[in-house]
Amino acid sequence: MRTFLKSFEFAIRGLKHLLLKERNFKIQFTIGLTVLTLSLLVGLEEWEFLWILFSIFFVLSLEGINTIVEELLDFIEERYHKKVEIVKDLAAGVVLLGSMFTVIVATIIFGRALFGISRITGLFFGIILDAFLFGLGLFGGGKR
Ligand SMILES: Nc1ncnc2c1ncn2[C@@H]1O[C@H](COP(=O)(O)OP(=O)(O)OP(=O)(O)O)[C@@H](O)[C@H]1O
Repeated sequence: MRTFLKSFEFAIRGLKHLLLKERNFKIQFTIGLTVLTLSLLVGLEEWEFLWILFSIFFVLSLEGINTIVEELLDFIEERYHKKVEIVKDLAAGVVLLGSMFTVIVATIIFGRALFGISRITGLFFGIILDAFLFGLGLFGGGKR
């Protein structure tokens, strides 16, 4: 029977794969580390720091799940398939949704800590930034 420690070793192997081989995960991990460092430097309140920490792990977990979906689908069907396209797009959409949430959390919290703006103004800027992200997705794609 596999010991608990052995399962832990497999999990670490999975994390190493994400960190070394997955471009999007690496980018998000780097952004997460930068935000974490900034959080420590600007002296957030405890609950603010916890929300930032949650957001970082949330997006990284979603990106990890997105990678699992992509790997599975590439294994099952290498060729173009409409269903694969839909499922991969759905998984990517979920990551985008999580990222949009994180952007709002970040503008509310860092807006106050760095620029002294109110939470409602931070929320407003977060929504603007999200709309911008959304627009990038809408106009950046086009036909493949
Ligand atoms: N086999 C396929 N059939 C149909 N559409 C696909 C297929 N593979 C990829 N796509 C389309 O291409 C998009 C990007 O897929 P891809 O697997 O390259 O993901 P990615 O986000 O670019 O990740 P990575 O950079 O890790 O490869 C998908 O969202 C989907 O729309």
